[in-house]
Amino acid sequence: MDKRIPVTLLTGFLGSGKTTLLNKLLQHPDMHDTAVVINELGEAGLDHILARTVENQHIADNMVLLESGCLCCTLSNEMADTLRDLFFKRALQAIPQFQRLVIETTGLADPGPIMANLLNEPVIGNTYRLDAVVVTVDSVYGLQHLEQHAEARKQAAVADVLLISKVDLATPQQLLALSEALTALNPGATQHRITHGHIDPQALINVGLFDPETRQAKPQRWLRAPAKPRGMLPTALHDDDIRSFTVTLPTHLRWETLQPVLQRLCDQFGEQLLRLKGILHVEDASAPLAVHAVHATLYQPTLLEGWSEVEPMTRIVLIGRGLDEALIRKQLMQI
Ligand SMILES: Nc1nc2c(ncn2[C@@H]2O[C@H](COP(=O)(O)OP(=O)(O)OP(=O)(O)O)[C@@H](O)[C@H]2O)c(=O)[nH]1
Repeated sequence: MDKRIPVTLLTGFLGSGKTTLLNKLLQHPDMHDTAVVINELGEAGLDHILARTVENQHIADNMVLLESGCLCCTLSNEMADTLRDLFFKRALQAIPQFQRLVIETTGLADPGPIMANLLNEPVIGNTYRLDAVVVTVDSVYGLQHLEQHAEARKQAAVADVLLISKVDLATPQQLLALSEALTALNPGATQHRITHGHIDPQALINVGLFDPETRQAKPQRWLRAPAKPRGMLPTALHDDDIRSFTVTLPTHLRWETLQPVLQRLCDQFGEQLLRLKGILHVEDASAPLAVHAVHATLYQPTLLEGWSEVEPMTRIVLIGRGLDEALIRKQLMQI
């Protein structure tokens, strides 16, 4: 069973409604045992606003503001320190117990390095686990942001949950066009439409690999691979842009053979590889494996004990910019 603290990474382009959402979420009873890390570039500390509007001492005490830099670049050490610090204070009962953590990034953040930091840092990787990447997209300006800003595309591409925000301001045509563009960019993500940050927290939390209720792995949901693998049909907003595809492999493979090939792919396409997820049925493991990579880092696989599939299928989902799909398929199929 995974006892690590689940982390929700909340990101989304500038002004797309992250703070509005967080504010509403934290007022919900299901979120009262949450710690929050907010990264802001501006001068006006949001913690004041949040501490004022969230009438909950627990959250006010468990809120950390990281200013003057961005988590994905200059503040990565600070984030690691903050997360360690929160964990140790929690263990020493110096702060109220929290059962989950939400990290709100700046609007221009690249989620890749933040995810890598969460998954790879000593101590952090052992104490926290990434539950889901939740991304807000402005229903009026979202399409324009996606077209003009690589950051917006990267954020949407790695999302597990996409929240189309400010629905009250958009026309049905705008909503449809944005929704279609997001589906093309990230077909696996769940989409919701929200107004003034209203959404049931259950749609956003515990959507990762493990279901805390049943304590069972839910790799299907986590992998978000289309039920029918997309085969040779990559999806993209622009031809040279971010795309995702699924590669299905034979089931009689061994992890010791697959691992170096995946690592080579990560090394080769590290810059372009935003996210890799896979479910592997390998002969040299006692249960299926969940694998995860961000850029050049391939993480330790998770053994999905007690989980099986009626028709075992090894599949790997890749999301990235300018990935050579044919070459990747060829390299994987040669195993
Ligand atoms: N009409 C309307 N306005 C909204 C909605 N959600 C957010 N807003 C407004 O949009 C503006 C930006 O929202 P924020 O929540 O601050 O966005 P953000 O993503 O945190 O912004 P940055 O931190 O600058 O990246 C604010 O003025 C909000 O009040 C909505 O559903 N409807």
